[in-house]
Amino acid sequence: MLYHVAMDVRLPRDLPADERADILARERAYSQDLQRGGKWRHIWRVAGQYANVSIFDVADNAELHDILSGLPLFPFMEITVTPLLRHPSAIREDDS
Ligand SMILES: O=C(O)CC1=CCC(=O)O1
Repeated sequence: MLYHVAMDVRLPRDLPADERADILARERAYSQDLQRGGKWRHIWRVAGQYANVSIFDVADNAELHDILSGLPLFPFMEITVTPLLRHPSAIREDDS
C-alpha cells in the first residue's frame, strides 16, 4: 500500500547541540536504510519549512506505524498520514 506522509519537525530550541546532532544522524541512517529497501520511496523537503513530504510503500497500516514510530525524530514531529490508491486516469505503470 502507498501512503503520503507529511512530517513537520519540531525540535526543542533548548535541545543540546550534541543530542540534536546524534538524533539527526540516526534519523538519516534510518531513513536511508528504508529508502534503499524500497519502503520509503520518496522524500521531499517542503520549501521554506523544516518539514518533508514522503511516499511509503508498505504492507499495511501496522507496518507504516512501526516504521514511523521507530523514527529517531518521532517524539519531535507532527505526522499526517494519507493512504493512496491508483487514480483511474493514471498512465504511468510504475506508480501503484
Ligand atoms: O529533516 C526532515 O525532514 C526529517 C527527516 C526524515 C527523514 C530524514 O532523514 O530527515
